Amino acid sequence: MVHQDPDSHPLTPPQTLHEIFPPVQKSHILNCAFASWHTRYKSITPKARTIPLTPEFLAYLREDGIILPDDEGVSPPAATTTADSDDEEMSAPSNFPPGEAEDEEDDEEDRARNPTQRFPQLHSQIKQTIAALGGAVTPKLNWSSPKDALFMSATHTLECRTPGDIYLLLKSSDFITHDLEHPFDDTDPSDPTPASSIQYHLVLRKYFNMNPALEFRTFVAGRRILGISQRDLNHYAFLGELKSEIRRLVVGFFNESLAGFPDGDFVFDCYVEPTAREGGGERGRRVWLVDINPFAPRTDSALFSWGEILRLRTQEVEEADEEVVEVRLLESGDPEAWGFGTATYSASKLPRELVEAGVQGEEAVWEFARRWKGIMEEIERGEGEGSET
Ligand SMILES: Nc1ncnc2c1ncn2[C@@H]1O[C@H](COP(=O)(O)OP(=O)(O)OP(=O)(O)O)[C@@H](O)[C@H]1O
Ligand SMILES: [Mg+2]
Repeated sequence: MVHQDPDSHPLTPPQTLHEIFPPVQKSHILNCAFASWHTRYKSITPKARTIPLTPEFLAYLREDGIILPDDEGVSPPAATTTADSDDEEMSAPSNFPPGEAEDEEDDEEDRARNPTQRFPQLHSQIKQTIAALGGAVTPKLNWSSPKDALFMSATHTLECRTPGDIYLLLKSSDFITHDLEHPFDDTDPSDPTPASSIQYHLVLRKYFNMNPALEFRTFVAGRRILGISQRDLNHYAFLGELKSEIRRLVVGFFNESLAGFPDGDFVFDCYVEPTAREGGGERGRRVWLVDINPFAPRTDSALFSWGEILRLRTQEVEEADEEVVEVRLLESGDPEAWGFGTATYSASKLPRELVEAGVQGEEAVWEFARRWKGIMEEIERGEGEGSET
């Protein structure tokens, strides 16, 4: 159970989250990059490969406009399409109408800018890796997946079957841009490590159907679990009964596999398999590591607020007693179920205010919720500033 700190009454002068947060080290951000922890935790992570990215590929990701490969394009491919198919693709330079000289020049230029010409080796490595992972993958860069670019996907999932599927998602995502342009935002300024020293990787994970109800985010500080939260912001009635099993599984998983992470403070995401199976060990259901995130305001605090997490962090505990670890689930009728975290990730753009309201206390969150609801209603009535943000 979380106890409100009386000092955090909303009437005390508000502090921003950054003022009360322990300074985030650049080494911590680097330790949370997928390729840096994956080598250590391969056996507990669902099958994945990391591909070091070249300057040409990074330039392609950074530039405006989306030129997709002219070999396979984007899924869903026709059933008969093969790697060598000549099918006309979404962004392949068009040969129609047949050429005036100027068009031909443009075509040449387009071809030279095409992924198949600009980074042919990497492009075919990506193709081979998709095949090696069974033909369907989900991509991310060092820290982020392009969850905000789902609207670009024909299947409305992050499932990719061709390099073109991957490029389209990565190039459409603000989260990916954040990985590229702002990896060290809000880190300790006295550490001179330049962002230019970062080695970027494309992470390809073998795609499988995850039940979002069984994804959990766990907050760790001083090598102690502070809390476990459901990650998907929907109410799942069946989770209530599983609460103590989830606690036991996740705490056991942490103690056995993750307690030696280089930093004492971090946030990990895991997936609890829906059914017990052989190889799940004595605990029955297997737990998988999905991601490790910085213990920093940039990481979504799920059903906790960062204010609560920071208060739990400073609370003395007699002994590491797993029974005191809260597993927080979304109850039916909770305000989160109104859809803050779903839809188009508008939450990722607005909510510094919401997060900071969380630091100020529960009343401030409710006040924010009331205001936010009003803004949304105005937008729906067409009175708002527009839906751009
Ligand atoms: N192998 C996989 N197959 C299918 N879906 C997956 C797989 N791995 C992850 N996912 C889904 O993709 C989602 C995002 O993955 P991940 O947590 O790595 O992204 P992220 O950008 O780091 O998210 P956040 O910003 O919340 O930390 C997961 O919540 C899960 O639903
Ligand atoms: Mg993450």
